[in-house]
Amino acid sequence: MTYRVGIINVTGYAGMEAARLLWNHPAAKLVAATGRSLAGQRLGDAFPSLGLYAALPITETIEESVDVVFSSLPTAESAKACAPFVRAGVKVIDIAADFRLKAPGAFEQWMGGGQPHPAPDLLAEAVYGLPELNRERIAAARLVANPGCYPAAAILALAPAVKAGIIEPSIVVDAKSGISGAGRGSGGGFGYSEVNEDVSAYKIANHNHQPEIAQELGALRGGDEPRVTFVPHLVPMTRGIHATCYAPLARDVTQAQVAELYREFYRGAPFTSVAAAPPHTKHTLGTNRCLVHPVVDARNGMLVVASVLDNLGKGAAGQAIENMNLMLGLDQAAGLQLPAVYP
Ligand SMILES: NC(=O)C1=CN([C@@H]2O[C@H](COP(=O)(O)OP(=O)(O)OC[C@H]3O[C@@H](n4cnc5c(N)ncnc54)[C@H](OP(=O)(O)O)[C@@H]3O)[C@@H](O)[C@H]2O)C=CC1
Ligand SMILES: CC(=O)N[C@@H](CCC(=O)OP(=O)(O)O)C(=O)O
Repeated sequence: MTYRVGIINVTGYAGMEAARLLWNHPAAKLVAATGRSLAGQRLGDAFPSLGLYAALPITETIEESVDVVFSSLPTAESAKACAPFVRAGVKVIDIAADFRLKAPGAFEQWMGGGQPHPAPDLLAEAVYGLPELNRERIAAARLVANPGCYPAAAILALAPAVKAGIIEPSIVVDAKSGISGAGRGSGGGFGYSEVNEDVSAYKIANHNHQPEIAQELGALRGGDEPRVTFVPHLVPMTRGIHATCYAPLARDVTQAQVAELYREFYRGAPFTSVAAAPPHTKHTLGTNRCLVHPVVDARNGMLVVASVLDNLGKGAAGQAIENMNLMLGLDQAAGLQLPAVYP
């Protein structure tokens, strides 16, 4: 059987990447793709990188019958588009941030610009789409909230340590992103001459991914959220997230014990693995992989974990397809086993 897939907003980077990855999927086929500005054009004409989709039209809305929908609309627009599909029995994966934060008022504060959530009942049932933590719940879900790119890297870096209680609940996440994390639609300040050979922090300790990281790490501690200081940076590369995460050790553990704890936690996870050396973003470029590298800083009683992923892969579209596979009862890794683009 081949499942029929629709992408809402194929004109953004995340939607385009979902289309790219779906091309070789053994059990799912892209049959509909929407895009406000390019409706009426063929996907393969509009984006030469997707030229293999020579016949697929970009439409304003999804009219085809579909089994699964990905939404990669801007945050706060996405929930409105997702809701009718969920209610019609279509499996929905929201790549935007609309269904991630569960605390009362969190959507309004961080995403909705003060506006109430357009589908609060669906917000309550949406499952956070990180299979390393929620595999069974994702498989049973009608609606999955795909993680943000920074949270995917940070949560995967820290989950084994938080779950095992080896660190204090006082965490610093220092993360860097490639420019594609800001999307195609990002306005001024992202031109080549401005971002090339430049590094800057932004939204210091005030980014909507901070509550997302705290929420999901808190779920591993019975709902008791750790303190998370999150500082994102923009670096001059196209794709990739590098997160360096720091927390005080709560007890004496050796490097060998922590390495074994992490290997055990990710045993059987098809896309997250423990790297023996500090990983590079390029090791994950174009893939759905995340590499984590925990180090015990015994001199200072700290755990330091470096993690890398592709913001459009495990940080967005690859993760969305992995979630789709689980929701449809397919092999979790179907269509996603790719070596990285290197160098
Ligand atoms: N980029 C990344 O690394 C990641 C992105 N995400 C999330 O995925 C979603 C898409 O991000 P990304 O692909 O980067 O975004 P892009 O900026 O690349 O694309 C967004 C597109 O959305 C369309 N658009 C803008 N406003 C509206 C609107 N009001 N209604 C309908 N369409 C609109 C525009 O297309 P048009 O001109 O055709 O209207 C625009 O090109 C966002 O919610 C983002 O937060 C999640 C994880 C990682
Ligand atoms: C470099 C850059 O600008 N990155 C984006 C993260 C993109 C992402 O993951 O977006 P959502 O969580 O909103 O879906 C940012 O900091 O907002």
